[in-house]
Amino acid sequence: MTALLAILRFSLRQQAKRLIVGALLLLLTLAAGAGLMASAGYLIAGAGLAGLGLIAFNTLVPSSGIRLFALLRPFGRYGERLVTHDATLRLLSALRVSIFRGLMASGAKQRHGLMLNRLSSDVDALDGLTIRIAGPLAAALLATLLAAVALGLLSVTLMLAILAPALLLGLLLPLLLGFRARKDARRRVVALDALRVRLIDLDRGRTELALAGRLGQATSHVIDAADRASETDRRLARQEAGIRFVAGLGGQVSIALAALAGAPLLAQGIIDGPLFGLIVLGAFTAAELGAPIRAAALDLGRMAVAGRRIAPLMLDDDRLADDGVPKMPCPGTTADLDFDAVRFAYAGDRPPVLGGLSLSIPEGRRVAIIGPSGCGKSTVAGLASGLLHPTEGTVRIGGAGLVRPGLAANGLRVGLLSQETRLFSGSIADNLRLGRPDATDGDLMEACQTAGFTPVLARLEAGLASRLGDGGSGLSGGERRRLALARLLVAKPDVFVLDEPTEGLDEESAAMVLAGLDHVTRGATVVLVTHLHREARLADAIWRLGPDGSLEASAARGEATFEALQKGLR
Ligand SMILES: Nc1ncnc2c1ncn2[C@@H]1O[C@H](COP(=O)(O)OP(=O)(O)OP(=O)(O)O)[C@@H](O)[C@H]1O
Repeated sequence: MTALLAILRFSLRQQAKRLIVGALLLLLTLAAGAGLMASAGYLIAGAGLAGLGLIAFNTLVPSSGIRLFALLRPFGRYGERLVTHDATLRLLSALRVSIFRGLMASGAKQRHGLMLNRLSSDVDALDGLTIRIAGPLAAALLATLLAAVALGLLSVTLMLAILAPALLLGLLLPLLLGFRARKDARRRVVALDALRVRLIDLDRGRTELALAGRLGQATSHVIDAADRASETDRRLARQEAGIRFVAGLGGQVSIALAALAGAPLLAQGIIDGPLFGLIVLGAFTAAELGAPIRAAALDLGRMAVAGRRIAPLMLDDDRLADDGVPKMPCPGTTADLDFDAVRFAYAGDRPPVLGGLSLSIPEGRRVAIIGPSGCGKSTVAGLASGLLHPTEGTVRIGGAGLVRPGLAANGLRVGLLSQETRLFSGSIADNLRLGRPDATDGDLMEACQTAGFTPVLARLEAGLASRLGDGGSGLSGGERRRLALARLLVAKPDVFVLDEPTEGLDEESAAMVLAGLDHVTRGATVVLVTHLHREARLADAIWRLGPDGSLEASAARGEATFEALQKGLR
């Protein structure tokens, strides 16, 4: 609940005006609905009594009321939907920005695809928190207060007779039942998560599973998760039926009690017959005040799970305000890269990968970092590019810390080329402009030329406008790496972090990528993580990390030990 309150506070900070207007429009809609029903009751009772010749009755007033309320209700509903949906869409986008920026700030360890996928569905689950729970609850309470005042002026007994069952059975009990169902809602979320994971494993690993004879077992795991999800669905459906029944009962009890409490007032002449009809039919709408909340009550559990997972990742407004970072480096700033007593552990309970590493790469130097597998080379690359944050110590580029991945506080920029090439669906030009949206087509072509991507472009009918599929599909591994290199060249970073940039490429593709890299990184600061002889040839110096992540040996090109260090590479 604390997490949901934090998200509500965030929502109010972001969209207070729209949410308040939405709640007021909902109040208008509810009031128009009640007015419509009450006017109908007034008209039916009055006309009936007049027909029996018992009273003289002017039908003009209630029929005008009916027309007015019948007009107000759809307008109120339409306006409320317009305003609250607009607010919700704006809120969701602000929430996503806040969460994803929070994730960036929290380090790479939390950013695996499955978590991002789960986060997206969690954010979607929260879309009803303001428009389906908080707004309707505020409107219902306000409407109840107004009804309590109006009815209380007439008779406190009548007020209690109508509002108590409506509030208890129409609002409070459904909310309690929704709260009680949160365990099932949580189980459903867990089952759906498991289903998603197992389906992905089954889809991606079907070849391996088939060869190992485990396809049947993996399929039955998927079916198990689907069964668990549908079992919780069934239970939630049963509880929803319970909520509907209780609410329906609330409406009927309100009507019956309104008639019972109204009869003595009628007998005493405090109210007349038509007013009695108005009160009895109007009482029916009292239970309808909680209708929007009842519909969302069962989602409370799902929202609570989503809120608990999302709230800790949200970045508050103060931390969001990093726009003061200069877009260009201050003149004269040199792009030195410094690690000062950097300790890093992937989690608090894991031993540190780096135990206090200090190193300094002056501007224009290309340093290859080598060492045994698992000693922390890629971790150094992650820290240098700002994707990871030191647990202790500092990483500085040109004397300033990194304010977000790829950017130091003084405007110097870091570019990363790794063995995993991330491309996006969209055109080749879109992919190339990722780091510099204002690059011209000429810049893009020049970068493609240097990266050895021009022959690939020449084969594509639409050239730079050719579209890539999901994740950059449609290109071979070597072509993807050359495109990623061209993208790095377009971005023109001040510091290059290269993490095994030609791993997995054939000799020909690797040679093209390395030639391009050699060309563009001349005079730039370079951290090159490698196992490969062909990559280390780019470096002016080789530094070897020991198994504990400490700097074990180093040599500059020309020194005798440089060759010895190179010999240890593949
Ligand atoms: N995201 C992660 N979460 C937890 N531990 C991790 C994570 N990434 C790496 N590690 C661990 O940190 C240690 C250093 O990993 P790192 O990838 O930096 O080593 P490396 O020297 O680059 O290895 P390789 O040469 O095999 O690529 C390893 O023990 C690894 O298991």
